[in-house]
Amino acid sequence: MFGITDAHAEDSTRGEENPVYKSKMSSTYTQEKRPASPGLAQPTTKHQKLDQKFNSSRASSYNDSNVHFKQSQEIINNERNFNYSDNQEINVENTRLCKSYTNTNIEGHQTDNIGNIRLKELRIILEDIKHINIKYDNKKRMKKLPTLWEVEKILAKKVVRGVPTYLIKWKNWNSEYNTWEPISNLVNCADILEKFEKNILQLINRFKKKAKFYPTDSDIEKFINSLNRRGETLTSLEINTIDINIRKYFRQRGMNNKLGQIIKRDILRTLIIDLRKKQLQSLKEWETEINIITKDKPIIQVENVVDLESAPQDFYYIEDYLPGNGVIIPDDPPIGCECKTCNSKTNCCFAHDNGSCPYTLTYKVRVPPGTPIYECNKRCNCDINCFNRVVQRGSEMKFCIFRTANGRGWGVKTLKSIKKGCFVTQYVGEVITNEEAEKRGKEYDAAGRTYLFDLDYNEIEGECPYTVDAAVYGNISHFINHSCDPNLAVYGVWIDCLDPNLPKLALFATRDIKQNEEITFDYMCQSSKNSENSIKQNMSMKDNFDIYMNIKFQEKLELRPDTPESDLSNNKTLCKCGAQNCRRYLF
Ligand SMILES: C[S@@+](CC[C@H](N)C(=O)[O-])C[C@H]1O[C@@H](n2cnc3c(N)ncnc32)[C@H](O)[C@@H]1O
Repeated sequence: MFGITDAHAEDSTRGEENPVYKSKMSSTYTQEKRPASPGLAQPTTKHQKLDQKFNSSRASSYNDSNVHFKQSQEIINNERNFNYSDNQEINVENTRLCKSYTNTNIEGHQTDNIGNIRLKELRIILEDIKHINIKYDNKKRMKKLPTLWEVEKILAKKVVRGVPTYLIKWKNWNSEYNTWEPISNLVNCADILEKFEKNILQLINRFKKKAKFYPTDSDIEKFINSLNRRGETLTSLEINTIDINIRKYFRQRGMNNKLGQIIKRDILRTLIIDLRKKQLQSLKEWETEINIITKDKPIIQVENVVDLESAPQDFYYIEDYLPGNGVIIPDDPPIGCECKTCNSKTNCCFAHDNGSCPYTLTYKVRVPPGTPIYECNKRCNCDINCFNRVVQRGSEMKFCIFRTANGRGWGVKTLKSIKKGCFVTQYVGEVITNEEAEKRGKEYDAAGRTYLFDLDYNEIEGECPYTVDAAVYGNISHFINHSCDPNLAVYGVWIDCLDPNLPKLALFATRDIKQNEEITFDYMCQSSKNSENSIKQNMSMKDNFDIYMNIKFQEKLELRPDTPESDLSNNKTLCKCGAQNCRRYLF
């Protein structure tokens, strides 16, 4: 049973009864915990030898005793040399002590007869020298030594900055040397820990029974909601020594209501701390999984300091469209450009049917939202660094999926500032047919949430052949919330698939976005056929066709408990974007 502790935290001025004065270090023995531990003088084997010598020569001659003395002095010198060679003061003190003891017998009479010195006296000499040495301890040197102590008993538990911390009684050390140790310092004492935890659990159960206190999910939720009022957060939750309080409660025969309330709150804290541990683990695993898929393009962090919501269970991260049943997404463009070096003056992909150049040389979008964008494709001669290959180069961003504090579920913030015009991400999901979208739409309506995004660029008589459904399969855009004053805009972008009904949906920054700012787009963004931004495009592989942007994010209505009656009857979802120009409803 070991406890590894950090020697830095120790009091280096102690001289104590010495637990290592055993005949030998047993395997369950710890290395010394404290720098000032007497054991640091490492006397065990030397004392053994000394004891043997003395035991065998109790009644022996002067000469024999003298040999022992020499030996003991050698030990003293060795210790001195090992630890304190530079410390003149200690050396002088050691020598003085040795001299005084060699000239005095136990009755206090002066004597030159060293053979009269008994084992006990020699021990006293060594003890004194050792204690003096401890006093002048070379702290730096000691701190470097890893130290181990044996746990005798766990006395109490509290949680400090999320870390379970235990009050330890160390074997062979007085209670005044008890210390609080984080769980990481306690190794090889699983059985003691387990016993202690079981004991706490029993105490808690006894209390619950006595106080008829059985917390429900809603109690937990209420407690979390009240944390701010108490000056606490989910990340700073700590519990006091709950077991000590419960024992006190029972000693007072449960008459102390105030103490009862404290214990109830601590029980809730304990529950939440436990759930939080599992939640953080689940979020970390999810974060790792996502970043393996994106290969850090973009880098994505996950953070929830608001509630106990874990990683979504039925969501799968994908990077590009996933064709649903009956959907084929062609990726063999019939035409590409033949520019030597593409630029705004060449007859590049974007220039078909007099289309304007969509990007700057620094890969920023320069055309207004609603303008269709044709990037260079796999038929073109240019390489991936071509200025007309932006969406296909992927996102260089660093995002954080975070839990919003005002009931909008998850949201996305950027961990790096973003310049106006930069490509941020694609809206991807399963591409499904119109019929399938109708069917799913009804199911989603019933569930109160949908992630359907109609690809109605080429809508004819209100019919759009395809819809992107990001509910189950999606990327970071699945988590981007709506704002009436958004900082992103959606563009239709064609790359290797030139089907007018199957553009990629690309989100670009409409203004500079600060680090840690939430990224949002307008779920009701529209740019109609008649908009001045619409452009008639003519790709040679197809007849002329009108392209107009009418992206409709089919967010269905979600009924919230805090929605006023009138809004519920209107079947509308209140918008919580907080923008000055908020339209009040999502839809
Ligand atoms: C596409 S999802 C966005 C991610 C979502 N917050 C989540 O947790 O998965 C759309 C849902 O987010 C919530 N939402 C997004 N923007 C909102 C806003 N401005 N006000 C209120 N709720 C919003 C609504 O519940 C909506 O149904």
